[in-house]
Amino acid sequence: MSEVIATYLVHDAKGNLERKAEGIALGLTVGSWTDLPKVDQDQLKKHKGRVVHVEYLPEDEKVNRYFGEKRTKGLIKIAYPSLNFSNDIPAIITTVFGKLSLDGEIKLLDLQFSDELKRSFPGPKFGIQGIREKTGVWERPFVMSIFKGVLGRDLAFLRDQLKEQALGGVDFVKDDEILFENELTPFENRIIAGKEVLQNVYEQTGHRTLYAVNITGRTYELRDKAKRAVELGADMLLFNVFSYGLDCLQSLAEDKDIKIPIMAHPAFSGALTPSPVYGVSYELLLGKLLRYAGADFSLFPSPYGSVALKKEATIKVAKELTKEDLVKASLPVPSAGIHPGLVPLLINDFGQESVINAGGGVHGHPDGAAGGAKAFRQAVDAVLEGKTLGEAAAEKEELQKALQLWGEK
Ligand SMILES: CSCCC(=O)C(=O)COP(=O)(O)O
Ligand SMILES: [Mg+2]
Repeated sequence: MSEVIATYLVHDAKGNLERKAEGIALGLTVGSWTDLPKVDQDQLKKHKGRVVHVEYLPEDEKVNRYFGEKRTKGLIKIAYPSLNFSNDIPAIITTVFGKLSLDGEIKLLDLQFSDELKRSFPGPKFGIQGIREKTGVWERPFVMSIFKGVLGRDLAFLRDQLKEQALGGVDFVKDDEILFENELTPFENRIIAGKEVLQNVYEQTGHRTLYAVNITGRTYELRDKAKRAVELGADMLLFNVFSYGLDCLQSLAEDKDIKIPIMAHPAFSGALTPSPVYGVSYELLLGKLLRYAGADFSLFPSPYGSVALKKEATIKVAKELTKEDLVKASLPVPSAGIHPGLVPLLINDFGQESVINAGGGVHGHPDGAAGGAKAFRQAVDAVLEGKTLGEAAAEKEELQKALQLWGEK
């Protein structure tokens, strides 16, 4: 039978996790059970949640101290029959972690979808392989930069910044997520101007950079806007998925007319993920669910830089994005506060199937964005050639200047 198995981390005040698990399995499905007449039990059996696993974990002293009492820590796995929900993410997360997310110290760690259920989800339209084919970039991590300081600036400013980043040789440039519809740089004009700039750079250098434009506005406008973007020749879309909801991403990803990759930005997801006792795990939200909903790229904080996550969490996110599954793989984009000195660590952690992404680390370079972008490309080449950054910097001026400014690590 098709089902989804939810794994929860609990810090329970009462201490009987078997009873807690049974309460969840029934409470989120058929309600009471033993009091039901046999005829009702027979009828409702196929809707009943099932406790799959209960495991007691060593107590967490920090958590106990925080609550001022002993908490029983453990893992609980419950199977929910697909019969209870329509095959969409809103129905699934409401079933497995709707009211329950408000009910005490419980965190949703994972959702295991049966293969039958997985087939309801599109996954990325392009995936890593598709992005490689689209760009012709093979056997190295991609490099991306981000427009910075563009609020209140006009299209000429944007064009100039885009040109500099592309001249430096980045594969992708993305809008900053805080750039919305505005009079100075409207969505459609950004696409048109971006195309022209990037075509000129391509003719000049032979390197093609793709631009991810931020699709924003009211939910009901998004699909038409995305289709218009495609008509205008947009390369890719950036989407603040957690401000809208995963289902909005899915509706863009599965639309056959929206034939361009989608990059998911993690804005707002931090409201759900960081607590050790509440919310949703990073790997489920920024990994598995984004991938199933159709993100070709998933941005998340790296273990380094300015907004850092624990390395273990970031590796789990990347694994969920790339491991063998029925849907295509998404590109991990560890981000925030990245500079060229971090490239060896990033490649070591995330491998070639990833994107090295930076805003300040490109624009803050002494030679401007073109210099910053070149320094990143030089750092990537150095790692792939088995050189230290110091060795490569002896021959590459831009990398040398970047290391002088930011150091290594
Ligand atoms: C937290 S991942 C999002 C990365 C992002 O959007 C960004 O603007 C990073 O900029 P930075 O200058 O820190 O590279
Ligand atoms: Mg940003």
